[in-house]
Amino acid sequence: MTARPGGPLAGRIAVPGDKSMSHRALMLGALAEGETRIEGLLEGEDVLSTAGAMAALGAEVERLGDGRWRVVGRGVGRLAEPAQPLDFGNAGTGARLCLGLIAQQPIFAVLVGDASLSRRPMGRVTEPLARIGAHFLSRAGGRLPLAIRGAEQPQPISYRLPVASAQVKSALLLAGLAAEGTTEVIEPEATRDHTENMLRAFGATVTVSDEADGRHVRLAGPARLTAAPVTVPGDISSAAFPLVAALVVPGSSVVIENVGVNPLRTGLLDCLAEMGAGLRLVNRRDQAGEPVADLVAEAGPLKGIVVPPERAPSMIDEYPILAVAAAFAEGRTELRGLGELRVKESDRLAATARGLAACGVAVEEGEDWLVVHGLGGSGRRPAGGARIEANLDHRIAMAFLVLGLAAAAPVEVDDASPIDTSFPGFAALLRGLGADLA
Ligand SMILES: O=C(O)C1=C[C@@H](OP(=O)(O)O)[C@@H](O)[C@H](O)C1
Ligand SMILES: C=C(OP(=O)(O)O)C(=O)O
Repeated sequence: MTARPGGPLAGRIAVPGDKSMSHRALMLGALAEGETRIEGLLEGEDVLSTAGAMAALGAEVERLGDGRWRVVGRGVGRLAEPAQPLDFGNAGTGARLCLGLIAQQPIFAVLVGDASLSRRPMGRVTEPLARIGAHFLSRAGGRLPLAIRGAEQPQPISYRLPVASAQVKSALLLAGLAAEGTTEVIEPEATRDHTENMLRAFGATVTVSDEADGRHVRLAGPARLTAAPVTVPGDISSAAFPLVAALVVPGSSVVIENVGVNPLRTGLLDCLAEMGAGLRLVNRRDQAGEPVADLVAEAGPLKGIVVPPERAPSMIDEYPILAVAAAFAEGRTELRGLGELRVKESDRLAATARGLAACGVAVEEGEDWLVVHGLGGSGRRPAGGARIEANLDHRIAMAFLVLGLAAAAPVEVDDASPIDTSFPGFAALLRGLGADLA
């Protein structure tokens, strides 16, 4: 797919449902007693893999159409043994959270994924889940394909996260639903709390306390979950792409409606505000326990900033597109605390640095940091004119297509198909705003 520089972007759009919440809605639906109705589910490949896995584990999962789904659950600790390997495709969240689900009962399952997911570390969840009582066999380094046998009698554990990861936290809380006693996860830095919020909505007792050594999340087990309706807002991690496009394509003015703005997800908005972006949140409201707003974006000059490492968990998937915004800003932007980017769908730190350099932007890359020397203010813009390898990484593909919309010359992405994992309809939506993407 190629993005060509062109005229201003204008219009009102809505982006697909939040991926994190969509995975969790299907999983909690599968564990709950009764029928869960979901509205606004992301129908991207990652989430469809989770829907398939929940059906293979014995839940009744039905698509009613247009983001509306129903799930009839089996109850905590009552999932069925799947007859075939569970294929999670490109989805780290799906695979890791599902290991927590399977750990609840003594069933056997094999997890497989695509080439990207098969490179990603699973030891971060299998190691604590083994303490809960599950057993694992995997490729070297804890990689997929991986076999799990769930626990005979899950044990409650207290676990301090060695890396800031909502996926690890969530896998442990899900496993802990079937344990007798309190499962505790201590996070040195708060990560997205959709699992905690949704577990409460399904009737579990989850408490959170900020203590000197971090955020303690405690779940009372064993828990029974009762089906509850879920309304999924638009995904801020998807909205990030048309948002930055609107800020960097001169003359643009775009509204993105109904975006989830949970404060543990909005680090990108803080950065863009500090850069001086023409960005406003309007029509703020609460929807099923999660804050939602419309984002109003207008193109204008941006300036370089220093992004502190403690902001990373609240914008972990947004660094590639923030780095693109930084390329159009005046002066240097320093991004710190990026170690986790190396173990995403691709090594996003290396891919971002390589792609920006190929597009004529000066960058410096360290083990866990990146400095982008922006071209704004000099009357220049990134040259573009490059072909970017997506390496099965949707966010790298989308970030460089956005760069191409405002560069001096077109940017081509070798394989745009991974975009369907999180943002089906990305190109059509941007074309609707006037972007030249083909
Ligand atoms: O819990 C989640 O839904 C997610 C957590 C993050 O991963 P980590 O937990 O590995 O940081 C994020 O990168 C991913 O896209 C979704
Ligand atoms: C890292 C991501 O997802 P996952 O870990 O679920 O593959 C992402 O969507 O950017």
